[in-house]
Amino acid sequence: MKIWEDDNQKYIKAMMEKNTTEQNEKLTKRLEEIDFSVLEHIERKETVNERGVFAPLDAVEVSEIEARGAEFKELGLKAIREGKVGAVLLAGGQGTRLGLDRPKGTLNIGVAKELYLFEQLLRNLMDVTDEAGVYVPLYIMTSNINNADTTAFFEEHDYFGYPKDYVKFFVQEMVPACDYEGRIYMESQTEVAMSPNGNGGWFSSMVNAGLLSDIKERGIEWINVFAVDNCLQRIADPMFVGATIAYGCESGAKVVRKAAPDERVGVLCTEDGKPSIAEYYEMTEEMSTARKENGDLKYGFGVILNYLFSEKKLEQIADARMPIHVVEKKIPYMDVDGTFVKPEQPNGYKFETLVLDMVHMMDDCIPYEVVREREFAPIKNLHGVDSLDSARELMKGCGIEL
Ligand SMILES: CC(=O)N[C@H]1[C@@H](OP(=O)(O)OP(=O)(O)OC[C@H]2O[C@@H](n3ccc(=O)[nH]c3=O)[C@H](O)[C@@H]2O)O[C@H](CO)[C@@H](O)[C@@H]1O
Repeated sequence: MKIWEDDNQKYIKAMMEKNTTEQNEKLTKRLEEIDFSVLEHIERKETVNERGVFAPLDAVEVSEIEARGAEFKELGLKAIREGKVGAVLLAGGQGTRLGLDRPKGTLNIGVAKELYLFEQLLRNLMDVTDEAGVYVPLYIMTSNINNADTTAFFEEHDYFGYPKDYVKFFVQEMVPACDYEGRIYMESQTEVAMSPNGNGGWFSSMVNAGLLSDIKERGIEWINVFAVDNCLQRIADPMFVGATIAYGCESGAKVVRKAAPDERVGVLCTEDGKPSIAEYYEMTEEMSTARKENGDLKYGFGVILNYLFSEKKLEQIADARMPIHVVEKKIPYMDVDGTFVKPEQPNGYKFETLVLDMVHMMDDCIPYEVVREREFAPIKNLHGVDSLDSARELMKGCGIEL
């Protein structure tokens, strides 16, 4: 059955009744292009896949990293100088929680002078490229919502001094959003309400954008994926790359020691013997408070969304289906009477794949501990925990002039 023949689909039906023949031709064409299979996941809301048996996984701690620092750094710099390392910036989300109607990376984090989040990230990358003496290819994932603004921003600021040839943008895929009864929302009379498909689709979106040949031509063997919101993010960090190579692992995840048992971060552990990330809402009280003999938390290391993946492995898993997470969100839509609604509260579901699920597809993953105060200043809100305020404090603590 075509989606518009389904009596349950009241928003689509209402538009079709009001539309002119031309409008309906446009709408039907659009509906035929969209994959609505995500709707099947609604009943299993956020319990997409049965989880296996979790067990703690010890991190490679800062003390060990420091002891082997010179070795790791040399290995990492060698890989970077040989052009084997690329980086992917996940920037498909909007800055809505910050009250920004623009890409999050365009946020001015400066105080006395202008300093944009994108700019700071590029500076962090240039710390490495200056030392290595070569540039690292940077791929930036945007979405339909912010691609034009993001690319224009980079042009306007002359790529913040990074060579343009080393920066490539690609757009992530979109999926339809619906209400709690699985009725697809409409954005206008002829457009379905679509939203970015989560940060887990980054590699397949790169492949779809034709960038695999670029990766191969450049000889990239390691890809460092990171989030836009952490202004202290170290990118293509030679020590991290070197450690992953030295341990003979096919992936690595930067982790920080959890600030408290109930800190809302995913923890790196094993699941049925393979590396995995248990999200904070999946952990039982017993799991999150369990302690080792020395008093440390058993599940004590949280991920900061900075991963290193072997490119070869990514290609092997490229066609594997990733779990779909069903997430409650506020979805603006056109109601059946034609009024446009901007909800204050969540009013339906979006469907997302998550980068952290990729970790479970790896045979191994090195949990690489970093010092929170030096590498983790995520900006999720304007004030309070993980905010612009707290990030500014942390940046000052690192000697960054604002
Ligand atoms: C799913 C995931 O990895 N969650 C991590 C994320 O949570 P968090 O809740 O911050 O995850 P977000 O949904 O904000 O996404 C993180 C990053 O992915 C990008 N993005 C998101 C959705 C999308 O469709 N496209 C896209 O590019 C965002 O622009 C951002 O750079 O960071 C925390 C640390 O700060 C980690 O502890 C969480 O494990």
